[in-house]
Amino acid sequence: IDVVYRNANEPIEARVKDLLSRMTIKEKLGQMTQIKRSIATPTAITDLGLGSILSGGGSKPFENATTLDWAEMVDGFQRAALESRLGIPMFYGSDAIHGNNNVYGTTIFPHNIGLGATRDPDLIERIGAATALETRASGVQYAFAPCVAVCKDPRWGRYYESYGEDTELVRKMTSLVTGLQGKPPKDHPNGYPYVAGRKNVMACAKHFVGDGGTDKGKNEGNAIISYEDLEKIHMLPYQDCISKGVSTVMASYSSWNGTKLHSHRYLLTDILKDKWGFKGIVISDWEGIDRLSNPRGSNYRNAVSCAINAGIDMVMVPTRYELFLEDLAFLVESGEVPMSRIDDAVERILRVKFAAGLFEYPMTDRSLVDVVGSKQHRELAREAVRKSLVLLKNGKDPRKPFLPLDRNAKRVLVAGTHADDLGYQCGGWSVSWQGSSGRITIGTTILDAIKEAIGDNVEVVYEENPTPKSLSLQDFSYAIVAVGEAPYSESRGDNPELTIPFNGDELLKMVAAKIPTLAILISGRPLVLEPSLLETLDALIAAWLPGTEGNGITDVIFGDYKFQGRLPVSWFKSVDQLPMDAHQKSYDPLFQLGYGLKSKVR
Ligand SMILES: OC[C@@H]1[C@@H](O)[C@H](O)[C@@H](O)c2nc(CNc3ccccc3)cn21
Repeated sequence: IDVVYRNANEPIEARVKDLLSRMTIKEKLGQMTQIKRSIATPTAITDLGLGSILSGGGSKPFENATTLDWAEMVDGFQRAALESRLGIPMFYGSDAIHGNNNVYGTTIFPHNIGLGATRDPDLIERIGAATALETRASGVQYAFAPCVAVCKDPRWGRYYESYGEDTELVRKMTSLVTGLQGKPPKDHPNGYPYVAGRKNVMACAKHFVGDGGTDKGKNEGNAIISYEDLEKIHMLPYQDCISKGVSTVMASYSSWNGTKLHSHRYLLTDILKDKWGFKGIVISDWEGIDRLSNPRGSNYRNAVSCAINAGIDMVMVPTRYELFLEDLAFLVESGEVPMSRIDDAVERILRVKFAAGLFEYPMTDRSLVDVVGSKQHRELAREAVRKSLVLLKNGKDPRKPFLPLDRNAKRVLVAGTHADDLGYQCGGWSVSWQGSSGRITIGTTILDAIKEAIGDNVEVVYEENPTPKSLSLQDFSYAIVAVGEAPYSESRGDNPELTIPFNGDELLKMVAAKIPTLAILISGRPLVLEPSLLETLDALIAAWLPGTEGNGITDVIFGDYKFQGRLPVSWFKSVDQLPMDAHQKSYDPLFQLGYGLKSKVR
C-alpha cells in the first residue's frame, strides 16, 4: 500500500490531508451529498462519488425486509461507492432511535421518554451497544440518534423522542453515544469523532439546537429564549455528546429567535465548531435546506449558500441531488462559498469515515445477524420496560395497595385499544415512519404477557371494547385496561388538546365503576387525567411507549419486580398550564417531575 490515505497505520489526519489533496472539486462536493435510498443508483454513486445514502423515515428495500435483506442493499450501494475513482466508502444512515426499529424482527426498546423515567445511564449505554450490533448487522453504519432535545411542552409531536424536560437528566442519558460508538480512550481529544469498530455505529446528536423548546411545542417552530437559556437548557447535552466523541450533529428544522438553525452560522460554526471544538460532521435534516425558503425549495441556490456557509458539512438533500451539486459548484466557482469552507466540510466527512474504520471494513459483517432480536437483547429491552414504568396510583386506600396483582385470581378482564396491539406499544418510528397498529414485527403484547405470566387456573377474558352489558354477565376479580395514543412522528404528533384518544377515558370509567381496575396508559407524553377518572381507578401506570417486550410490564404488575420509574417530565392538570416550569413558584402539576410510587415485590 503506497498511498498514505490507504494505509491504516498512518494517523487519521495524515490520511485526511493526503486524500483531500487528491480530490477534484466535483469529488469534494459529492462527498457532501447524502441521498435517499429510493432514488440511489450505483451509477450516480460511482460517477459522482456520493458521500452517503439514507433511509428517511422508515424507508426499506421492500415490505418486511429482514436484516440480511438490508445488508444486501447497503453492501450493493457500498460496492458502487468503492468503484469511484478514489474508492471512498459511503456510509448508510437510518433512524435506529429505539433499536434498529425500521427493520422487521429487531428488538424495539422503549422510546426515550420511557428511558428517561429509568434515570439509569448504564442501562442506556447497554441499549446503545445492543442497538449498534443490530444496526451494523443490517449494514447500516450510521444511526440518527440520540435525540438530545430537552422537551418543554407536551404539545410537541416529538416529545417522546426526548429523555425529558430536565437538562441534567438528558445530560446523563447521553451515555447512549458511548453505547452506540464505543468508549473513547482516556487521552481521546475532546470533540474528535470516535467509533470503536465494526460492532459500533456513528452516532448523531440531534436536533441542534432548541428543537424541544419551541413556542407552544410547535414542531419545526421557533424557540423564543435568551442565549443564556438556550445554552443552559438546550445546549449542554451537546457538550456531553461531543466530550463522548459523537461523530455527527444534526441541525434542527426549528429556529432560534426567528433564525433557522440550518442557516445559523453563529451557532453551527462559531459556537459548535470554533468555541466547543467539534471536529465531526454537521449534517442537515431532510430537505433542511429547502425549508429555509418559502415556498419550500424556492431560491434554492441562495438557500444552499446560506446553509453551507453557516457550517452545514453534509446535506441530507435527499432527492434533488443533481440540482444541489450544480448549485454548489456554481457557488464555489463564483466564490460565494469559499473553497476553505468546502475543504473544512470534506475534511470532517473523511475524518469520520477514517475514524469509523470504513476504509478498512466497508462491507457488512454478516456474522452479526445472530444477535438480531436475540433473547439477550429482548431481556435487556424487558429490563428497560420494567425500569421505565411509573406508578401514579396504587389503591384507593394507601394502606391497601392494589398492586402487585394476584396472579391466581379466578377471572380477569383484559381490555382497551392498547392491550393487544404491538404497533401501538412501539409508537412512531417503528418499522414505518409514523408507526402503525397491529403485529408490525416480532414481539409480546400486554395481553400476550398477561397470558404467559398469570396462573394456569385463571380465566383471562379479553375484550378490546367491553360494554356495560358484557361486564355484568360475569364476575371479575379485577380488570387490566390499556389505553392511550396511536403512533405518530414529527408534526403529525403536534397536539394542543392531549386528551386520551379513542375515548379511553370513558372506557376506563365504565370498567372501573364495576370492577377493581388497573389502568395502563400507553402514550408518548402526559395526557389529561380528569379527577373523576383518577378517583374511579384503583391503580394507574404510565408505561410510555414500551416497544416489543410487553412482559416487562407484567414482571412488575404481578410483583416479580418493584416499580422504580420516576416521571422524567411534569404531568399537567390542564393544557392551559403549558408550558410548565418546575423551577417556577406557579408550578402546580398533577404529578411533579420525579414523581413515582414504589411497590412491594410479591
Ligand atoms: O429520517 C431522517 C431524518 C431524521 O433523522 C430526523 O430526526 C427527522 O427530523 C426527519 N424527518 C424526515 C422526513 N421528514 C419529512 C416530513 C414531512 C414530509 C417528508 C419528510 C427525515 N428525518
